[in-house]
Amino acid sequence: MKMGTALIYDEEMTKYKLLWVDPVCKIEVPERLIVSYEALVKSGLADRCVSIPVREATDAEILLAHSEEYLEAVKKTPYMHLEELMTFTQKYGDVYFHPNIYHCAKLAVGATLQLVDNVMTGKVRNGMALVRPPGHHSQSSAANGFCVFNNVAIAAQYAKKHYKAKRVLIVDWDVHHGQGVQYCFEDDPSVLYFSWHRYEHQSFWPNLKESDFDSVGSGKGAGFNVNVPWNKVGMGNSDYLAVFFHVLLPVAYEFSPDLVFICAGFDSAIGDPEGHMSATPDIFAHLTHLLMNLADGKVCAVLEGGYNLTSLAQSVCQTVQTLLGDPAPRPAQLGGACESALESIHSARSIHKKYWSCLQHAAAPFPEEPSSKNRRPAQQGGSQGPEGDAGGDAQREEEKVEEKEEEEIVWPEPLRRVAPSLRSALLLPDAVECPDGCARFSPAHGPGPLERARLRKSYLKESEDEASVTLLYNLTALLGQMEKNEIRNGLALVPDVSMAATLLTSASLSKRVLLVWMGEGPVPSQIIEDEKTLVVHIDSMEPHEAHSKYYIPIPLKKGCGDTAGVMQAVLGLLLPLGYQYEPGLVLLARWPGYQVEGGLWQQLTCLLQGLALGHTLVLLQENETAPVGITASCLLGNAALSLGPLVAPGPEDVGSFERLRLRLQTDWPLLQTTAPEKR
Ligand SMILES: CC(O)(O)NCCCCN
Ligand SMILES: [Zn+2]
Repeated sequence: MKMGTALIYDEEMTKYKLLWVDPVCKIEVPERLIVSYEALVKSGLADRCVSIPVREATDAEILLAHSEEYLEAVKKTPYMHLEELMTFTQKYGDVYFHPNIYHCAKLAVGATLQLVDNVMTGKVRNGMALVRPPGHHSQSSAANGFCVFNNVAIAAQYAKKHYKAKRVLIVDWDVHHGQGVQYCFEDDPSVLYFSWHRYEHQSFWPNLKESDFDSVGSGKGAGFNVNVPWNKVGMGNSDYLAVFFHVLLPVAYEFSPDLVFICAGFDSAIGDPEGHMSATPDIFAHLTHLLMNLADGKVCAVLEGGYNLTSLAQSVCQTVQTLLGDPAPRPAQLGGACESALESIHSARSIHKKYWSCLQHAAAPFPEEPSSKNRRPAQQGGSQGPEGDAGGDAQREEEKVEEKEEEEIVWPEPLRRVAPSLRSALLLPDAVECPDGCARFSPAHGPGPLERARLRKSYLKESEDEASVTLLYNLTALLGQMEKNEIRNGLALVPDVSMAATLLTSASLSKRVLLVWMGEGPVPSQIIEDEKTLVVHIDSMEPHEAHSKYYIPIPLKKGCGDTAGVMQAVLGLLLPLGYQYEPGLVLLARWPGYQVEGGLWQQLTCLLQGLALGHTLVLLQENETAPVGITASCLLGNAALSLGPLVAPGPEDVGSFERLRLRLQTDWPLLQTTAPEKR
């Protein structure tokens, strides 16, 4: 499978700036690109990327999303003197022109198209274009919001035209609504546009009614426009992940794009003067990771906004480092989404339930409340932490946010993400061939007599032969090297999956182990009783009361035969549980003989690597060598194969998922999809 990450940047795009006084536009400065690129160079990330040169977009390419009259008008700007530039600028909103901005705008489009060419022809797997001017606000005949040409909209049209892309997903995590993209694909079912954005009941720029959650696209495009408005500032990591797990990812997997664009604006990060959000730069590593198993990994990230030079540079590095395949960082202490975010999630899910079968069970829209619809005065309500909203606090919070404006908002620098020298080690019977790229694991030295005796006493019946003792010892040695971060992940073929899982959960030094158990079982009771292990058991068992907070059976009528059902469970239950639990080790155990379709198994193996710094250990029954190759491919960092468009999950499964969610969400608030009083 293709590897490699493209980086497209040219300092020419730094050579324009605001030439007059304009408080709105003064934040869009050349230094945005300079600090981002310098951070990539300083961190060594730039050198690990495939450097692709920019080019100018042609007129024909620009006309894929803009009118001729607009292009002709912009063509005149290089010859304008200051007054003419200012007059020309007045025709548009919150944007400025400069004699060199047309040239830079063509380079920004050209850079994006270069990225598409390299990804679609397989020269690289994914990549990032560091460009300015940004694009997502510009419209067919209008510049807007610092944007001149709509880089991503043009690129999506280009991919459809030149690469026959059938379904293109655009994820816009910039803190502003990319209305230009929404307008461009309003009635186009082949382009799914997802955007979250600061909205505050239409009191935040660009103050559009059509930025609200009920703009779903029109005609054939109905359902292919997903807006998640933030009606409060201060949204954080839990809010962002909750939107991915409960709105974007289920829809994206059902849509099954063959290309993914990210309108990668980083004004949604902490410290940004526009966003006033609280999410930390490392969250973009997780957001990127969660998109990398769509479209066989073909992800094109294109810079949009981001005006705090510190959080911008850190966020760009987090994104590129993830595209390169480095281990994801430990997610910050996650709670549930705040009440306002839950209202937005609930609104988006309920308005889209009739378009997307993955949302068919979403709670019905709550009755139209006069307050939620009319435009309240701009209330920069402070953030509501996961502890929920308290009227008075919001007011005080807001003062805090305001006064914080004077002092610089600070946050911890993201921790270094160290990729172990050895990525994937496999414990295989000698007869089983070790796939390319992986190392056959053999510990530095074997077990001594005492170790043998202990293992035999604890885990084996006396009769067991020496080979079993050696295998158990090797398993603990592999685990040890993973937990010392000398090895990232591993796969073991074992004679007894239950025994291996029992050994590993007790031998692990991690405070928390996530055990994902696929298939009948039973899961050894010793593991279930052990507080430090969270067991998520996916199988066709009959729905029954969860034994405890740490043993969660997810019943699937047809077991893993129902791909849509399993993905529903993975995205909406398993991943939120895993992220909130924040394990130091992830075990993925497959019951002997349990049938899991290859693509599904790959999705699971890849997605789980976003947890525990990528320390994933897969356990298979030793005579089951068929999945070894596809599992190793994912452990090595290759993208999971695309599942294709998903159909509706079985209704009985959907029912049991919802009952499970309702029962668990008190203990696991990241499972919540609706605001408390609206349940
Ligand atoms: C690219 C962008 O979304 O960051 N532009 C924001 C423009 C804000 C104007 N008030
Ligand atoms: Zn923005």
